[in-house]
Amino acid sequence: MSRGTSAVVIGGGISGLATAALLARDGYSVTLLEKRENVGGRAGLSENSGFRFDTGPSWYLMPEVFDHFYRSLGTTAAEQLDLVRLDPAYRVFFEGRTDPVTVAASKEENVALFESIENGAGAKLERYLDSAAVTYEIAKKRFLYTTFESFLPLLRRDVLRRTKLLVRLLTESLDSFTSRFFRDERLKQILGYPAVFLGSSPFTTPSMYHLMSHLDLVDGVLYPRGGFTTIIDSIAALARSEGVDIRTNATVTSIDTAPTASARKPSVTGVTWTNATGDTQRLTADIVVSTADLHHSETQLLPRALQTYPEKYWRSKTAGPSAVLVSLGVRGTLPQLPHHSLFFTSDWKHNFEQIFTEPTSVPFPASLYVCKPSASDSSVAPEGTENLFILVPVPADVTIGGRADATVQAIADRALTQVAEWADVPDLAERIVVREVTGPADFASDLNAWKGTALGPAHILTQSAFFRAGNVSKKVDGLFYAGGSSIPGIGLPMCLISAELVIKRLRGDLSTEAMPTPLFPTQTVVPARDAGAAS
Ligand SMILES: Cc1cc2nc3c(=O)[nH]c(=O)nc-3n(C[C@H](O)[C@H](O)[C@H](O)COP(=O)(O)OP(=O)(O)OC[C@H]3O[C@@H](n4cnc5c(N)ncnc54)[C@H](O)[C@@H]3O)c2cc1C
Repeated sequence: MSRGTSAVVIGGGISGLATAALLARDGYSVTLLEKRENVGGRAGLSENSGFRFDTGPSWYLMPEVFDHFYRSLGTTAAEQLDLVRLDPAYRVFFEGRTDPVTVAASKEENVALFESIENGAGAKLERYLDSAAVTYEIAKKRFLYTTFESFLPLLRRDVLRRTKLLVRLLTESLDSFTSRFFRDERLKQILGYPAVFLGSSPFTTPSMYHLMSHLDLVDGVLYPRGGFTTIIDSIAALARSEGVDIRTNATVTSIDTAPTASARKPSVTGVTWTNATGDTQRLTADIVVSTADLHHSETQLLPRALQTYPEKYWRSKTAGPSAVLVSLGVRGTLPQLPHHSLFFTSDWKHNFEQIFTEPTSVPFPASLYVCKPSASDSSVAPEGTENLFILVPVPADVTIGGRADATVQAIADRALTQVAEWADVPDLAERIVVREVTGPADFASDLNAWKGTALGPAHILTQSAFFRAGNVSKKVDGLFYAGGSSIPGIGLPMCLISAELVIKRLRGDLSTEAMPTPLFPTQTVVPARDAGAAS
């Protein structure tokens, strides 16, 4: 279906940049508007005293999804990024124990590791990972690259043959599933933790997501040298080379529409936005794709009558966790910590309940995550220092505060003490030379994040696959969505897929598989029209 040729993309995170690049390649004339000074969104960068802090993603998973995206634009991940494989993949510190578990980069070593912890667990891990591999392949082939505009293409032999299994994987929790394989709590925690990548808890996320263990325990964990903003920079450069006009300090204040004589829905006409000096501008376009958090796009940028997902919809939805992020420059070396470390508490279940179940509270001690990219990349910290990033998951609740609030600084202090004690770095606090902290209220004010969530709507069953918000407005013709809050969901690879799903939706492509690469244009370019200052 052809919808004209000019497009405005709202938001310059990975989804906005990727969508803009693909639309431009498809022949649209694209303008991207990003409210912040720099693009990247949640995949942000902070530079301070010679340290380069990635303020968001740090796990490069599903490498073939990145590569497919780059191939759509006529290049490859290998051409665009300097990827290194992390070995070990990560280390796990357990509360009350002095023997952390180090997860290796290969399946064979991880099978041996599990066997060394629990008799018989090696063979069980092999079975678990076989199941994870099959489920991952089905997900990629049938559930991730579809807009769910039609369910017919899903009725394929490989899906139908596994209907019973898929129903069980959707209705049983990840924690219950792993408990059927393993007794040792540490092993169950290692296999349950990937739920957090999906903004969820192993106790509520469907066991379908055990496929995630294929990613970290079999495929291994990669890191783009130079940091995660090299991904953002490469996609922004590709978007520009496809002709995208990227404008920063450009805050969209409304998605504009006009009634159409023939259609029952109004059509999008463009957006109203303000620039750095606060001047109001209008930009007309045939289509608008918003990649800002869906809650913001719908409830703040559209009038109530044109909202597909009004406040009422959000009242019954579960937000993924927010986070207190602590970026640290640390004098000297930290051999106790590899590139990735996880810290798991003994009251694992209660920790998740505190984050997700009302009345929520901030867990302490917390199951938290520490990244030390300077383990693999000398460009992120001055010589003789380490770059450390602590992520403490907390409830999606802006009243916890932001960087300027004592509560958030106290959460950061407690996390530091916990890491120092558990990893046996007693002088950690005294060695800190740079410290930056972010809290839930910052996610809300910096990014317009719903409830200050760091990730988006949690991947519980009722917010996954076809239950997740779709990528097209039901009330406004020509308005589309991409990004972590719509299909397929949270995480950089998912966001890249969401960009492709916009192209599929525009083309009426109902297929469930990734599109052939490179992407061939279907449109003829007509420039977007700047309507100048609004009256
Ligand atoms: C701390 C943290 C750790 C993470 N770890 C990982 C990881 O290890 N691996 C992984 O794959 N993923 C990870 N993620 C998730 C991943 O970063 C996100 O899923 C992804 O970056 C979301 O991209 P997006 O483009 O959908 O949204 P965003 O990055 O939020 O981009 C939306 C953009 O829209 C802009 N915007 C909002 N409102 C407006 C407006 N009115 N006008 C103009 N612009 C607007 C915002 O400023 C923002 O730049 C992590 C996220 C966080 C926060």
